[in-house]
Parts: sequence; C-alpha cells; structure tokens
Amino acid sequence: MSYLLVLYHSRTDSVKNMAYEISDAAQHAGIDVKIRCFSDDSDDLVVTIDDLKNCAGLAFGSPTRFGMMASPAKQFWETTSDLWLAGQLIDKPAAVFTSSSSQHGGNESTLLSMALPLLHHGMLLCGVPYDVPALSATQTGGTPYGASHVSGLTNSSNLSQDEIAICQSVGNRLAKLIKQLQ
Ligand SMILES: Cc1cc2nc3c(=O)[nH]c(=O)nc-3n(C[C@H](O)[C@H](O)[C@H](O)COP(=O)(O)O)c2cc1C
Repeated sequence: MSYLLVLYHSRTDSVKNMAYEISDAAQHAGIDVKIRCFSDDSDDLVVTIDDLKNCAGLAFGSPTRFGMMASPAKQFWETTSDLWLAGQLIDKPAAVFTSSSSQHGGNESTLLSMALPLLHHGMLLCGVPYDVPALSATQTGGTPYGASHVSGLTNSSNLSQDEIAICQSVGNRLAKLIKQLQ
C-alpha cells in the first residue's frame, strides 16, 4: 500500500488539528494516509520505524519549543539511523508544519530545524509556494517553509481559514507529488 505518513507531536491539539487538515486534503486527492504520533499520550497510534520506512511521502509536525522541534520528535529521529544508512527515504516528498503561541516566536526556525533530518535522509522537501493565495493573505500562521498556526495568548487550537487553506495545500501538494513519483 502506498501512503502518506502524517507524523506529528501535539500537547494541546494545534498541531494535531493541522495534521488532520493535511491528512483530509491528501485523502481527498486520492492518497491513503497513516496518521501517527511520537508518544502514547494521543488517540493516534505511535509511529514505528516500519511506518516511516514504507511511506511514499511524509508530513511532519511539531509544536515550536524554544524555536525548535519538540523533544519527542527529535528523540524519534535519533532512532532512524538504520533507515538513513540504507537510504530508504531518499527521493520521497516531505513537508513540515508547526504551531507556536507567538507570531515571531520561532515558528520559522522550528520549521527549518525540522527540515534538517529530512534533508539528511535525502527526502524531497516541499514548502508552500506563493501561488497559494492564503500565504499572502494570512494575518497569523503560514510560511513558505511550511504550514504554521499561531495559537496566541489563549493557546487556541482553532485554525484560521487561511491556516486551514495552507494546510490543505500541503496535503494536496504531497498527494500530487506522490502520484507523480510513483
Ligand atoms: C516548553 C515550551 C516551549 C515553547 N516555546 C515556544 C517558542 O519558542 N515560541 C512560541 O511562540 N511558542 C512556544 N511555546 C508554545 C507552543 O509552541 C504553542 O502553545 C503551540 O501552539 C502548542 O502546540 P500544540 O497545541 O500542538 O501542543 C512553547 C511551549 C512549551 C510548552
């Protein structure tokens, strides 16, 4: 089975909501999806190495933590060296997404840090191109480096319409690339 792996960490549901928007869009575009998380404090299954090894593409989400990815995500990537040595993720399309409480509190640096292990694995990183109208219209989250949400002072997990549109564009784009590369 060819599937998009949507792999995320989320403590207060913002990144989880983004994961489900990306997943819905990819499924709507005709791609099977596996949604997985990094730890057993979620309703979703915990990711295995085989989930990652066998995916046709990856959407990787983490909250912004001091301008970087959350430690459960980092810990998982440090268990993937066998896949790296075998080159098993090379040429698979991937995207990253994040949520932060403040707009200029490090969401872009987090997205860039999340891209690094994927680049080491040889994945094909796709960001968000400017032909996505919401990227220019958004007053909150959304970057060319990947989808983002700004949860604000109240830590709201409700995504704005522009943030949803950007997440959906990521799901669509990954689905399109997976089909083209098959
Ligand atoms: C330890 C810790 C560090 C954080 N660091 C940042 C930060 O650097 N910048 C920021 O804007 N928000 C930061 N936040 C807030 C989270 O990124 C924000 O609440 C996010 O929306 C949580 O996503 P989630 O609901 O998917 O867990 C931090 C939160 C925690 C618990």
